[in-house]
Amino acid sequence: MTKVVLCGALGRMGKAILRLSLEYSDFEVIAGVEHPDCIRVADLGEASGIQELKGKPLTSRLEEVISQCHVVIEFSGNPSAAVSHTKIASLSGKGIVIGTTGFSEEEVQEVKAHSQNIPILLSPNMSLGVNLLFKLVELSAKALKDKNFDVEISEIHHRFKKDAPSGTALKLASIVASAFNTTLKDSAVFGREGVHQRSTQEIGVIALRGGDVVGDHTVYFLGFGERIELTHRATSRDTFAKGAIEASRWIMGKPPGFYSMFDVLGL
Ligand SMILES: NC(=O)C1=CN([C@@H]2O[C@H](COP(=O)(O)OP(=O)(O)OC[C@H]3O[C@@H](n4cnc5c(N)ncnc54)[C@H](OP(=O)(O)O)[C@@H]3O)[C@@H](O)[C@H]2O)C=CC1
Ligand SMILES: O=C(O)C1=N[C@H](C(=O)O)C[C@H](O)C1
Repeated sequence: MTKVVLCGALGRMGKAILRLSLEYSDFEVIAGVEHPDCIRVADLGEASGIQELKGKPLTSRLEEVISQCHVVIEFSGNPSAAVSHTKIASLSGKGIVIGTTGFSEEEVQEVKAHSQNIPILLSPNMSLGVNLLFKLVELSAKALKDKNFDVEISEIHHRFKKDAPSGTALKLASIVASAFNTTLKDSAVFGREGVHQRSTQEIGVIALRGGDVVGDHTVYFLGFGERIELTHRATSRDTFAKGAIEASRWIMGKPPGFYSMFDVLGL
């Protein structure tokens, strides 16, 4: 049995994980952590509207509930809260699975430092399809390096998403950058306007927002006389929720280290 505390429990991803957790006999959310402004009642079942979760605590303080769990799942969508939840997990010796995106490079390094003490899995996208896309993009970028192909990345998400571009788009761009022996800092161009002629080493990244789009990502390899478009479209948040549940079952009992969904999925 894997017992988890879920941070961001009443958010879109939190609720998807709560609902899906009921289908597992060896996985249990034992408590929820939420932003203090979201807590009207301290009962996870009542607050989420899921009867089966009645009697389980909902708190704004991870410290109050962490001792009873094996693993923390982090979907608060708030990078500084995610860093502080990682510190608390590290002090308690619990593994943590982080799905939150929007971290600065310094925040990623801060999270990573705790992987000396505990197992940490950080992934901007927990779907099988996107993780396969990461591999396909790496293969394509390596094959097309120095072959006069331009790379552009587009993503579309629902109107409520706070960070842009998505963590997944940034990861796709960094995969292309490292295949091209460059860095995101030196090559990424986020949106364009005015007079701007593309340079050959640019990796363009553009974010669209609207409606209820769960998450679409396309990587374009644009050549002369041909182009390749690699697209993933998520049509349900359950895809990510299932990945997060599988990741937390996988990480339980693993030695300290910094892991990704490639480790979980065997990719
Ligand atoms: N890795 C993956 O596969 C995926 C990652 N994501 C990422 O997950 C994150 C969450 O997405 P989503 O569920 O749509 O976002 P939501 O805004 O719907 O959910 C986040 C929840 O966490 C709460 N929260 C904010 N601060 C804290 C805190 N300090 N402690 C506990 N809870 C807090 C929010 O409260 P309040 O509203 O009051 O701020 C909200 O209820 C985003 O960063 C998103 O990009 C999303 C899908 C898949
Ligand atoms: O905020 C979302 O919804 C999503 N965020 C993740 C990201 O930023 O990459 C993953 C997914 O596309 C949904």
